Amino acid sequence: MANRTDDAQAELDSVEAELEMVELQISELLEKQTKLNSRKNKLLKNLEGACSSAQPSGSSKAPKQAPFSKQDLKHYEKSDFSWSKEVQTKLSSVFQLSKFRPLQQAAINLSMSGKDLFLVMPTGRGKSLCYQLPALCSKGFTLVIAPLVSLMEDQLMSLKSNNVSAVTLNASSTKEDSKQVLAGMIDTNSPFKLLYVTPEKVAKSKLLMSKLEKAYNMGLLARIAVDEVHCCSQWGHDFRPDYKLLGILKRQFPNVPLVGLTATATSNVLKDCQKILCVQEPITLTAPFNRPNLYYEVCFKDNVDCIDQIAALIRGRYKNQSGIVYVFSQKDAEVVATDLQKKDILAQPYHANMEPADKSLVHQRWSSKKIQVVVATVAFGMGIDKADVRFVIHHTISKSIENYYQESGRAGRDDGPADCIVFFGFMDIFRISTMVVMENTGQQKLKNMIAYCQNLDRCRRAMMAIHFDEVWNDKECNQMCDICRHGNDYITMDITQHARDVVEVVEMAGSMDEKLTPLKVCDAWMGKGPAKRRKTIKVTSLSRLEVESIIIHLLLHGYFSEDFSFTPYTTYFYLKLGPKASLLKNGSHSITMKMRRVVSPATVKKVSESAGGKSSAKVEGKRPADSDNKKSVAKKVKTLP
Ligand SMILES: Nc1ncnc2c1ncn2[C@H]1C[C@H](O)[C@@H](COP(=O)(O)OP(=O)(O)OP(=O)(O)O)O1
Repeated sequence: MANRTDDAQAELDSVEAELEMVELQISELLEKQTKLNSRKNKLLKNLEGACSSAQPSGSSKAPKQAPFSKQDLKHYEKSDFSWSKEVQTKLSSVFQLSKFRPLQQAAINLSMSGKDLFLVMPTGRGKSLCYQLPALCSKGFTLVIAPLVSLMEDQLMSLKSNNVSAVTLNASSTKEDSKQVLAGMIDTNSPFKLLYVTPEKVAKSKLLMSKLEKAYNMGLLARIAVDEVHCCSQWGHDFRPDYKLLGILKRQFPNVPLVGLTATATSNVLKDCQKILCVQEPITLTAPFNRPNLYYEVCFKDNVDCIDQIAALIRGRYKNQSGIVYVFSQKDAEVVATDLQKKDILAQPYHANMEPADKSLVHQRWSSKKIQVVVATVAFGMGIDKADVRFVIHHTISKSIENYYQESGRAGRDDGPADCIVFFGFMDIFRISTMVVMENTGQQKLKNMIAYCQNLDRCRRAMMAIHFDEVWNDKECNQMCDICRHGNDYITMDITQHARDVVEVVEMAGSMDEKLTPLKVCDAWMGKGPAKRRKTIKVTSLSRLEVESIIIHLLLHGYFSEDFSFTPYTTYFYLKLGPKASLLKNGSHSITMKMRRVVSPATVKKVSESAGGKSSAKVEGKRPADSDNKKSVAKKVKTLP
């Protein structure tokens, strides 16, 4: 007995020593990654510099601007500019705000100094103030380009509540309104300080352009703000063709400072926007993408119980708190809202196909807390500025990490704790995949989102950081994602033989001239489906969730790939062998993947209780305080993988 204990102790010591080594290697690798990323960013910046100086439109006579340094930033963060006093006074008297958030003051000072500027700041951090405040402290008016009329109306409403005079010109403006606005543009008394227009208006209205030209010559066009500037670029996540034509503004009015605002744009997207908008050497201010008050979590979606799980969360963890449930389609919005209503939750749908009046009614009811939840498609997004959104639940994954970041970013705009939860379901992957089939980079972006959800060992913020070209230290997460909070709940599994077996299923179907959807592959591998197929297949004993997870892993890593088939009514997704499938013929090739550990009922209880101890969204109180909620967390932990 003593001998066995000694052996176990020795083995434990050796495992611990090995673990220590591994941890050391990981920290060395992370350090190396940080250094390489920073070198990469420097090289990219140098390249960007080289590209822009090579552009024919770049003025060869203009002296090359030195890169914007930390020192420069410090200078622009000061409050000793000639306009600083007025800016500070209006911050409190008009906007009723006591202090600036990070980068706001620098952005305002740069803009007031006449510099062109790109401002990349997470959703809800206060980009609008960075052009609205300068507008109030300058002669004339600021032209604001915004992508949606509803977005403009929300902005106008909020400016009106602060007694700021702002107007809009869009397709639904009456003749009389348009006449007044056009006259106001060239009135030296400037009856309004902000003029909101759509990009279409700039592209199509000669009358508007001629008035802008007059205003420019009179020194009344103070500034141009391009909201959601990433819409200029096809590489951005929300390209809008009319944004492509906005280069006319800088070409016609070169001396007017331009500020482009976005929450999500990589350096390549910004480079593209710079070219499209004909801005010579903009200064880019990028606020860290991190929203420290948001807790990120992924739950595995069980189609049968998903609504129960969501309802349990809303009635328990988020009792009496406002939130959004994002869904895939207009039909889902209606169905999920009805299902939640049946569970006594005050929920209403919102999607693009509703009458404008109905949409604004839902928005208003939600803003005034008459309903608790909006069940929405992505149509409910831009311009939603409710401060106290405590949860954003994705009933279906987003089509990209950029989209997810933007949608989940509607939570916690008041800086209070809020939760962002995605329900990750196998079948949803293929619904979205067929939806983005026409987009150039659609499949790759979706795969990044799937990898974010499938991930079991990396901080969720680290996965996002890669997309925003940011160097990230996992410790900064502060246990504000499920991985950092409950980590190490997985085992590493050798799936080589499983991969060979499931690849054989698809291969065999192919040899019979049959195409299989992912669902059919699961069924066939688990021994369901036609008898002729069952006879030839090596049926797996893995659980449904393990089967799905392995198929996703093989798709993400190129052992399977997508095979789309189009009919006049729909697009089908089939699985075919991917470029790496042939590697499995090689006896020495192996594949491992991480699987969530199956835990005993006792552990389930422990975990569900400890999850309750660390609430994110609920400022005071425990997370799954009610029994409904305990069940949901326990369920999630039990689920594989
Ligand atoms: N300095 C500040 N202090 C406190 N609140 C602020 C400050 N600046 C802005 N806010 C508030 C005003 C709004 O309610 C909220 C979001 O501002 P807003 O300008 O709409 O965000 P945004 O434009 O960055 O988000 P989005 O990307 O969603 O459009 O933050």
